[in-house]
Amino acid sequence: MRADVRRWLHHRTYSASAWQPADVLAAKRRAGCTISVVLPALDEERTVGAIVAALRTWLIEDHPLIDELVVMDSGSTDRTAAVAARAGARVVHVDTVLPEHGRVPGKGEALWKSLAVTTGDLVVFVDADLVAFDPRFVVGLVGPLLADPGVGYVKGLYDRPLDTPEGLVPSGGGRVTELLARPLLNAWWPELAGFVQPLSGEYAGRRALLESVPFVSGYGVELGLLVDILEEAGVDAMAQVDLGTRRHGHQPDAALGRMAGQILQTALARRPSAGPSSAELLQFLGSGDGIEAVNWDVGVLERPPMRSVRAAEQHRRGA
Ligand SMILES: O=c1ccn([C@@H]2O[C@H](COP(=O)(O)OP(=O)(O)O[C@H]3O[C@H](CO)[C@@H](O)[C@H](O)[C@H]3O)[C@@H](O)[C@H]2O)c(=O)[nH]1
Ligand SMILES: O=C(O)[C@H](O)COP(=O)(O)O
Repeated sequence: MRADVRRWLHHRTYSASAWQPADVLAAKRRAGCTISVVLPALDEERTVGAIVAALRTWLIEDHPLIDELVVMDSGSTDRTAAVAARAGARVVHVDTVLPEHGRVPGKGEALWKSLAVTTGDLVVFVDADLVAFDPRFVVGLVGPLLADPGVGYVKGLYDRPLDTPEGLVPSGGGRVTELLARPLLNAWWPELAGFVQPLSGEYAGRRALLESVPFVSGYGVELGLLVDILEEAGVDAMAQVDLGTRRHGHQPDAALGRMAGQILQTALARRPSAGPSSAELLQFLGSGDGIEAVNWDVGVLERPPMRSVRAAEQHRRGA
């Protein structure tokens, strides 16, 4: 292992069990900061309600750590918005935010737009498809940010069981992570090799830092943030926290292939010396009649740092 990665692992890997909500709440009050929690959600009616309810009960009512709890509805056609609102979240539909910037599909777009509709000094992102969700995830994610002003960005790490037709297997989840993201990061950004779960959807950052980097519209957003925050703030401003175990809804292999395509596009865009690349992905999918070849566009759009959007808006208003 590289000496710098070993040092980083030792210095910047935390455990959520080190923080109790009361201690984190006291640290938050001392720091005088506010916390926004954002759940991006596309058709998550089965899981989003329990996550919102757990956060609301434990971290708004019992320990008032969270100042705003927002579900970014990414265009759901199921009852996600109604379920989330009933459980106590503010629900914002992506199409209502920065409409002059157009409608772009994808998870990263929901996260980018969430910066425009929230105000917390710390922003925590949590996927809305988590099963048996533990609200201590949020306590663990903000812990390092409140404890150390040198930390600007914290990713969750965890064991990843895999739900199979035969039952739950204790490990084996995170297939895109193991087959694409980790080899890519090790090859091109080895300083980031210490991140156990580089694609985790549970992470937190200081608003000022999150607003200073671009957001990739789709599933490349996590890899993009890692690489861009490394560039912007350095690896010592980045940390990870052990959250225990995380279960989520698994996507089929073909969908993971398209996710991998978006992540690859994101990585290639950050390595211009790699030369131009095609954003088309041809998949061979089983159908009733045999195998069907389907072509997908896995190109992604880079959304500019939110602070430049704010500056342009202020300029326009002033002009
Ligand atoms: O267009 C979309 C697609 C997804 N989501 C939401 O984003 C979250 C994560 O999406 P999911 O499809 O469950 O991703 P995973 O298969 O879990 O992928 C992993 O890897 C991705 C790529 O890095 C990350 O974005 C995920 O957070 C991480 O859990 C969920 O709440 C989705 O509802 C949206 O809001 N809009
Ligand atoms: O994070 C990943 O690598 C992908 O979301 C796939 O996860 P899964 O193998 O647990 O479905």
